[in-house]
Amino acid sequence: MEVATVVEDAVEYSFAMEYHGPPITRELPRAVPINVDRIPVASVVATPSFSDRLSLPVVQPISATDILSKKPPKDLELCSSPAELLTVSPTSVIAFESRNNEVSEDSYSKELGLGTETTVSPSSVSNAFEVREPESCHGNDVCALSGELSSDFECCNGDGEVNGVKEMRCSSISLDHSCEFVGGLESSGALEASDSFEKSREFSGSLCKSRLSSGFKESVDFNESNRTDWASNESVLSMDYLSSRVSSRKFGDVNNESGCDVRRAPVVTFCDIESDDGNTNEEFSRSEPEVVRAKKEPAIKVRKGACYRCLKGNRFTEKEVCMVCDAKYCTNCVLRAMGSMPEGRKCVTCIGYPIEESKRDLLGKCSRMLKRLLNDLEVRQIMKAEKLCEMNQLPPEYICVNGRPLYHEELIILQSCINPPKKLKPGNYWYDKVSGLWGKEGQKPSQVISPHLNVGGPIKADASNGNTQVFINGREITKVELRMLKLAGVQCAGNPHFWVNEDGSYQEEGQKNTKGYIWGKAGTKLLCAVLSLPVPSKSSYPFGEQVTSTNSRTMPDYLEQRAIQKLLMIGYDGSGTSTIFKQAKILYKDVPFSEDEREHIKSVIQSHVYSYIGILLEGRERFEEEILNGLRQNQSCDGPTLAGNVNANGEETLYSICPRLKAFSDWLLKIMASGTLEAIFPAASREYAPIVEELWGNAAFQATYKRRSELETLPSIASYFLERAVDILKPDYKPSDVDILYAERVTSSNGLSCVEFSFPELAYDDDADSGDLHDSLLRFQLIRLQAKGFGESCKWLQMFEDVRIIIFCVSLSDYDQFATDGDGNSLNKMLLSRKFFETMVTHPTFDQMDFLLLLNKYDLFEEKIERVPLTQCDWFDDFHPVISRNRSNSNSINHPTLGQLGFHYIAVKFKRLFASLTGRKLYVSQVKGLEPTSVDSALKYAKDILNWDEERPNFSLSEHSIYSTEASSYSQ
Ligand SMILES: Nc1nc2c(ncn2[C@@H]2O[C@H](COP(=O)(O)OP(=O)(O)OP(=O)(O)O)[C@@H](O)[C@H]2O)c(=O)[nH]1
Ligand SMILES: [Ca+2]
Repeated sequence: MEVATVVEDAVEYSFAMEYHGPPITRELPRAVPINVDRIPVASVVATPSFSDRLSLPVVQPISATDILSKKPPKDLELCSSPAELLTVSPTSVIAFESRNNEVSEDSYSKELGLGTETTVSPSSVSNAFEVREPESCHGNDVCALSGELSSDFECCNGDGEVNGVKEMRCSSISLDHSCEFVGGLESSGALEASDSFEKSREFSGSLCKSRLSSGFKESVDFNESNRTDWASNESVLSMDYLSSRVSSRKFGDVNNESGCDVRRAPVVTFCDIESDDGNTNEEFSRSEPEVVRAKKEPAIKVRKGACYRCLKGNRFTEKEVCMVCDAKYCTNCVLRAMGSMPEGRKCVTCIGYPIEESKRDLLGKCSRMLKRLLNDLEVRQIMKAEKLCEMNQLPPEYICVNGRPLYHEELIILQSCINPPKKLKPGNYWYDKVSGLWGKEGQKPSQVISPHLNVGGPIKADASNGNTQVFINGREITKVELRMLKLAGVQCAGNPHFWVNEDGSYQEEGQKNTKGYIWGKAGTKLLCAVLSLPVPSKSSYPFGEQVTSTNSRTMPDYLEQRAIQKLLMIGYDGSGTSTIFKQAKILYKDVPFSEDEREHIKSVIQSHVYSYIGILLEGRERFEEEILNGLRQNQSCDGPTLAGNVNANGEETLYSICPRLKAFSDWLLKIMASGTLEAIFPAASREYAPIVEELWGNAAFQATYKRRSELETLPSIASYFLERAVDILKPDYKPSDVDILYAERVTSSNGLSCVEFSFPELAYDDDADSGDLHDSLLRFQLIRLQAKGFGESCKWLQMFEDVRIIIFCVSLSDYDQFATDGDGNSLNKMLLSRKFFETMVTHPTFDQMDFLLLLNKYDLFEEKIERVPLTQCDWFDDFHPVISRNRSNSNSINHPTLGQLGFHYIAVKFKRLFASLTGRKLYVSQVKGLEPTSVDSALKYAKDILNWDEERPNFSLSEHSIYSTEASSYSQ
């Protein structure tokens, strides 16, 4: 039957759209039949004379005659008392059941039988339901209910029967509140949805389109937020356009599976917004409906290119776009049309609506127009709000994992894990929880995400639509994966079933032994890159740390539940990033370094000590040479007799050593020159420990050590270890935290390291306000990336687009230091740092991101600036401090030290540079990397910047200005 015939005498009806969202896995509300005769009926009110602009929903009251004329079904029971009419049982639900797909009008009317304990007032029903003609109704049983304001039972046909009601849009059904009607309906009737969700699932906006189909019950938690739909007539209307197309094919499928539970089956596929891969699903074509989620239309239609408000302009006029309805506004109108933008760039009427998915990538990316119109703080506040406000978050049910739409908690787990799926978009995905492999349904894996996340359903064998008869963790793999396995040397004969762990170790199913590591071979990663297959991310922890939902549940606020906050720390080589990183581990981790790490670090430290000794021995040779040269000259002046043979009279210089030590020295220097030091030590440590002891006690060595400041290649930290060289080189040496902190090159081999932490609660602080508690719940991930990592390409940086703040380290003491750049030129290290800073600050990935500049090694700087003028560095040539005469006066505010002045001067230099590049404000702090408290406060400052950024949206725009002065410890 055509739907059009269903609603024959409808006066002012409209049709709901079919539901095309992901399958609903919960009970759907049962519609409780209505005792028509007992329905209190409001009198018809004259159409209120609201102007068109006033967006208030108008309800057509049900008149008794209307109802009666629609011949209520005979099996509707009657209610006996008016009181009952206002009572709504908590179990009252709306049920639509059909025993088979051939739903007759009769069967529906029967099933709409009255529940005994439930009564529903007509007005609530009329508000809640309106059957609209689905734009694309296929099949006679497809009709839709939408919770629109409408007149009475237009879903009833002439016989008063509801026809083939299969689709219901819950979004705008406000059930647990009596609806406030404009038409003067006195009704307070409400239809309550039972809260039978295991997890209360709140639907909002268009998200809660639930699909009702055969044998399929759902109950929906209707909450307050749904009522926003009522607030605006415009919105309600526009919601209607959130339509979708469903191919008849799918309906055929569903209908043919009569009586089968389709809860867990993927009902929809999502249009691939990115539609990146051209090879999409060629072989893979499940008979699934294609869904196109239509968008909220702009309130008005305008000439192409014109501004939606003033109607002026052409397509060349610069315009800002509404993230929801795509309305475009010119410079003059945008602020009026969008107001204070509490949810980012949306027309005022679109606030509270989900964004158009295709615009998700634009979230938080500010346009030039806004940058011109608003000040920096306002822009950042709006962009933050746009990115973080709840309404703009990805709706969990748009993400289907292994055939099941996600719950809110699951999406959070997914997004906040160590290796979340990149650029997650609505769609159907498969996820292999054991290995962490992740891909689009029907396609090869695209990523390795954190394993063991409790999201989605169990993986299906055909998840990636493989046809190789080779299985990994229960999934039949794709051809390209099989090719990779074969090239990686994995035996694939005999259609094996592999069990692959997150570390890439694999076993054949049923066997105990690990057969090898898939990613272990040198060429495999390259191979994967060539085949565009994912490899485990370097940042992944060996044991994929899982963010459990229990964890996130302790944090009430949505924003806190979100992701862990990522702090990316970068800096030019030698700036101290690894020191600060280690300091953070020591500060915030109960076990900063594992036994294995310590064992590894021990050998690194030991080989360092040998290299320091080597540098000293080299120095000793130099000093000895110098003295001998001096002697030679003296002697040549005295007379020719002794020339050429300095030791002829057996004279020894202060720097001479005995032949045995000399032999060791020669050998060590040779090893160092060949660059194999690390390979030989510390294995040789035991053997050479005694000779080192002897060396340390040697007068010539000690004399050299006294002159160590003359040895450029000896790092200043060397003395810390050399003083204890004898102990350190013993086999049973165990590096302490401080040893590790001071040791160079112990953090990571690949240039990337990360640590997850939160700031510990202050136990002693009794009256700690909730702010402190709040802070201790925030989780951070400090990621340190070595400057070398940028060498080859900045492509890496795209991995970090979700970091919240960039911590850029500069060593203050670099101003008189030189290093060779890529072209072999010797350049001032401060200038090299500046160049790197400029590159990072202007990198597109970090656009709009906060930068915190840590001016490190303040201790060295304070000392150095007294000896070496800051003007040694060209960039600082206008540093002319006015120094207080009374330098001994320790009142640092009135009489700043040269160090303080220098620091402040450099901070301002960087701030100006930053402002000239970005137009924004740079945060700066000084730090002493070797001092725990100093690093602690620097990192807390980073946290404060983030907190402060998050809180800003709570203040109106005008209030921001007061913060701007507090924003930085050192404003210009
Ligand atoms: N005196 C002093 N030395 C520091 C400070 N911070 C770091 N250092 C030393 O500076 C040297 C370089 O620091 P690293 O932490 O290795 O810095 P990095 O070069 O950015 O990091 P990697 O190259 O990855 O090791 C090390 O010897 C540190 O001990 C500081 O605040 N004061
Ligand atoms: Ca270093």
